This record gives sequence, structure tokens and C-alpha cells, in this order.
Amino acid sequence: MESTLALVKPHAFPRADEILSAITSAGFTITAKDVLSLNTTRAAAFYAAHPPPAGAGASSPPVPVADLIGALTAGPVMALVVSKAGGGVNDELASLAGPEDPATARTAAPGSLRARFGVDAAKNAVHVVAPGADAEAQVAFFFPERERELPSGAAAKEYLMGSVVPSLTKGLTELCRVAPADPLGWLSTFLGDAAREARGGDASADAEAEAAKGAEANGEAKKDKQKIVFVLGGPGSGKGTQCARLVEDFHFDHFSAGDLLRAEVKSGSSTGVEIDRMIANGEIVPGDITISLLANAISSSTAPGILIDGFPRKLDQAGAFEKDVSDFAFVLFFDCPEEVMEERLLKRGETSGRVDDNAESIRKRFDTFVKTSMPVIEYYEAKGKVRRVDATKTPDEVYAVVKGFF
Ligand SMILES: Nc1ncnc2c1ncn2[C@@H]1O[C@H](COP(=O)(O)OP(=O)(O)OP(=O)(O)O)[C@@H](O)[C@H]1O
Ligand SMILES: Nc1ccn([C@@H]2O[C@H](COP(=O)(O)O)[C@@H](O)[C@H]2O)c(=O)n1
Repeated sequence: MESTLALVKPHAFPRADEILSAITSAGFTITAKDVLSLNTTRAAAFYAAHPPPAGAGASSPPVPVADLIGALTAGPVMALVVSKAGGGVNDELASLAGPEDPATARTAAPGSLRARFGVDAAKNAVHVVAPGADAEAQVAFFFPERERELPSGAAAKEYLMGSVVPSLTKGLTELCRVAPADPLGWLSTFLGDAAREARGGDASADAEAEAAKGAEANGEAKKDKQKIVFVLGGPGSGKGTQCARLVEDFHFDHFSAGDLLRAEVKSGSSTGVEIDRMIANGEIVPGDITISLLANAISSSTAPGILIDGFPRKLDQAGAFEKDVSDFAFVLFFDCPEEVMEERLLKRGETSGRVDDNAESIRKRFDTFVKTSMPVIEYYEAKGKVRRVDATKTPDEVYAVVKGFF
């Protein structure tokens, strides 16, 4: 089915029913409809992107664009996506609309829409897409969210079947099994990983070039030889406490994303004020800021392992870190119910001086954790990369399990 755009102009709007009926009687289907009013800026933007045709088929002399804009902004407009099986929908609809100037239409095509409902060359009842113009772009101007049909040609099918469908099917199957809260974010990370894996097998030169590019951009090298572990868990689940023990026993480096962000606030940098506000609200700071702080911190590490605490808090951060900074070994996840974490954080708040260790911020942090950070854990769990620990026990009991993973 091919589609194009039609606009019932304001002066003809009261007769929109008759116009729709003429369109459908001619064998077209209306597949989307919207009533809107356009201001001058938007109408001007439309005509700037899609200039009215000059020359063949256009009225003579051409209608000034200012008049077209005036006609389109005079009242409600009905925007239609008009579809028909087979090709040529544009030309067929243009023919049903008739010549641009209703005066000409009344003699040359008396049954046409412009002959029947038009007033003059600007108030000519309907805008239709001129033959040869970009119908899809004009449809997208008024219906940006509209789902498009996949191209159906053999070459398109072969291309999709070979390059996309196998990974997409695998991703969609896994997506249904995991049912994460943020399905599109989850799927985008899954497909990013699949693309990297597909490149990895026989394209080591590409991978190296990509790594070098990321390293160059970040000013540091990918950490290929060090074991990198993401340490995740709700606020107050005990990530920092357990990391301190691992540092002592295994001489790892420990970088807490939260600590790096708090240091940025303290440094008085221009972004510090906004970061402080986001932390107090339990919001996630944009990934590029956190990743660049982390990349900078780990670039000088020579420890046998690196613990990255409180990161990635969002699926896109995970993908970006893996792409630009480093692979990682696994996620160490501290599983802890909110009541336990709340009690610990309120206690810590008595002395921590943190802007977010108070009841209101804690509630917001929990909310962000459930909605935004749990999908990261679900994502990596589905890939078998999560080591889960019951974090409700005493620090010693928790550590006994934790150290078994190293
Ligand atoms: N297993 C535990 N049992 C009881 N209290 C604990 C335990 N682990 C940590 N704590 C205490 O709970 C508080 C939070 O711990 P910690 O700072 O390690 O958590 P976190 O996950 O790093 O928190 P955040 O994400 O807010 O930085 C601290 O006061 C800590 O002493
Ligand atoms: N990847 C991250 C990590 C932290 N934040 C912000 O910092 C706050 C405190 O983090 P903790 O790990 O120390 O609890 C957190 O609530 C976020 O506001 C972040 O944005 N991104």
C-alpha cells in the first residue's frame, strides 16, 4: 500500500465530510486523520521544506507563498494520510484534486475537488503532494509518529533476512522472556552487543581501530588486561562497604561513580551545581559526564582488578562504557530489600553529610533504582553475567560470599 498526504484547507473544512467521501469513493483509503491548527511559523516551515511546484501543473502566475500560508492558517486543517494498493497514489490523488486554480479546474476537470470546493488559487480546498515530490516526508511532517511500512522488494527482504532478522528475533525472544521495565532500552543494548559480537569474530582490525578511536577520544587506553567488575545494588545495599574489603584483600582499585560525581560538585566546576541538584533528587546524571570521570580515573590504574561501584545505573551507560572504555568481567549485585536499605541510609545520614541521605531523597533514589537501574541487572542477568549476593546479612557474612567470586 502506497501513501501520500492531503490537507483539507480551513475554508473547505466545513465540507470535509464531502471531500473525504469523494476521496474514498475514488478507491483511496484514509489510513490516518488529524485535525489541527497551524500557526504562521509552522505553515512557513512546511512550505519551506516542501515548496509549492513552479512550472508544469502549477497555477500561472505562481501563487505567492504568503497567500498559501494565509490560507492554511485561517482555521482548522484536516490532515489525511491517503493510501492505495499498487503504485501511483500521488499522481492519482493529484488528478482527483484537479488543477491548482479552481477557476481552471471548473472548466478542465469539473468533477475535481478543487472545482467543487475551491475558491481561488490559495484557497483551493486541498493541498496534495505534487507529482515527483517527497510524499513520505510530507506525511512525516504531519504524522511524525506514524509507523511506516517496511519496503517489500526482494532486495530489501534479502538484506533484512541476512543482516538483521536473526539478531532481532533472538533479541525479541529474550526480551519477552526477561520482560524488563524499559524494553526499548534493553533491546537497544542487546542489539549493540550483538553487533559488537558479530564484528568481533573476523574483524579484529576493526575492533582495534574502534578501541583506539575510543581511547583517543577519552585520552586513555582500553583496560584489556585488568579484570573490571561492575558493583551494583540499591542505595545503601552495602556496595562501598564490600568494595573496601576487596581492595584490602585483593589490592584492587575501587572507583565509585557517586564519589566521583560528589568530588566534581566539590571542585566547583560549572556542571557541579546541576550534578548536586540531580544527586539530591536521586536522578541519574547524564552518562557522558559519569563515563568521562570514570574513564579518567581508571586510565592511570595499574591494579590487577578494578571495581566500578554504582555504575552503570542505566542501560545506555552500560553500552557506552563497553563501547568506548572497556569490557567487563561480571556484575556483582547486592540484593537488598528497601526497608533494610532505608534503615541503613537513615542511620548513615546522621553523620555522612550527604545531600541525599534523607527520607525524601532516599524515596526518590529507590524509585530511580527500580525504574532505571534494575533493567541493567535484568539485562546482564539474562546474559549470565550477574553474581547475586544476599546483602541483608552481616558485613562478614556478605563478604564470605563476595570473595568467592574473585
Ligand atoms: N551488611 C550490612 N549490614 C548492616 N549495615 C551495613 C551492611 N553493609 C553496609 N552497612 C551500612 O549501611 C550503610 C550503607 O552502606 P554502603 O555505604 O556500603 O552502601 P552503598 O551501597 O555503597 O550505598 P550508596 O549507594 O548510597 O553509596 C553504611 O552506613 C554501612 O556501614
Ligand atoms: N552512575 C551513577 C552513579 C551515581 N549517580 C548519582 O549519584 C548519586 C549517588 O550515588 P551512590 O552510588 O553514591 O549512591 C545517585 O543517586 C545519582 O544521583 C549517577 O547519576 N550515576
